[in-house]
Amino acid sequence: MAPDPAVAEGSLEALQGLPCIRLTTEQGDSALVALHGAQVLSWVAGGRERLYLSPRAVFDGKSAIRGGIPLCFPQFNQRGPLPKHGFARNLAWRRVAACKEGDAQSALCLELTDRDATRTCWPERFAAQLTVTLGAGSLRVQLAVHNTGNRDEGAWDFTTALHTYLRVEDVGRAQLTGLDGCARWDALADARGVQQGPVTFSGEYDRVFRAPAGAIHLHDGAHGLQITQSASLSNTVVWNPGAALCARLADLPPDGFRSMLCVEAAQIDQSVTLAPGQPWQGWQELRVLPGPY
Ligand SMILES: O=P(O)(O)OC[C@H]1O[C@H](O)[C@H](O)[C@@H](O)[C@@H]1O
Repeated sequence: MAPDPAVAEGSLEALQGLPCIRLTTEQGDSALVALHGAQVLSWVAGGRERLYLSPRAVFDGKSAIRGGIPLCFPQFNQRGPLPKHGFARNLAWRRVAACKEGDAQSALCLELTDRDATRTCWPERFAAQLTVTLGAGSLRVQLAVHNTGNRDEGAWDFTTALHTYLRVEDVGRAQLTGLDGCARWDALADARGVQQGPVTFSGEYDRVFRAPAGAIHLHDGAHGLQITQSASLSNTVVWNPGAALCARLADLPPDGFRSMLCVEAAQIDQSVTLAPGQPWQGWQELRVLPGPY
């Protein structure tokens, strides 16, 4: 049955004063996306919230929102001269027409193009589109980037991450499988290695993996999620602040680290170079695994 157009296009609502668009499916799944940062703030699938949004997140229309799926662009972390994780998560995006694909019931596309606020720190001409596609038990977030400069302007580079905060019952008992054998860099110890077995968490964790060819699975008590990403995003970052760092982050409650696990589809070890007119795209897809898990 064709979805109701009102359902497929989403409806406008506000969260803490920020304009958001809600996507829904006929099965009752939903996603809430803020125009600020084009940030997915909620994904409910099978009656369960799957993303972590901090109860202390700041919704002032300027700051990055702690939780959901922030987009790091055009710089990941502090690997360059721009503000940490770039500026895309701090700016308002605008809605444009979305193309739906596959088994999608509902999709939304938001766009950010260069303007004074971006050119003051990054002179490049660009268009970035973030497409959020909601299916039955699945959420896909795709970033498309285009160098909109003229032919006589130069190529430019960027790094990026879909910085997904997954909600978990207890990070101390959660496991990630699918990274076994992947090369990794431990950002805390500045040490390289190869992952052996499942990834588990007993404190602060911040590692950049070479992304696996297959899926990553999150095992969270009785719940499971399959996480896949495009080959164009060749890194997977896994981050949890642990108790001590969490206590220093004003926009997380002291025990917030227990309920979140970031699994980020990223392109950071090698930046993407786009010549004028050249496009690029990358995506991450989350899919609920049938339970009991
Ligand atoms: O606090 P934020 O600026 O949102 O960054 C949060 C985290 O993002 C990534 O996961 C990085 O690997 C971490 O090193 C960083 O701490």
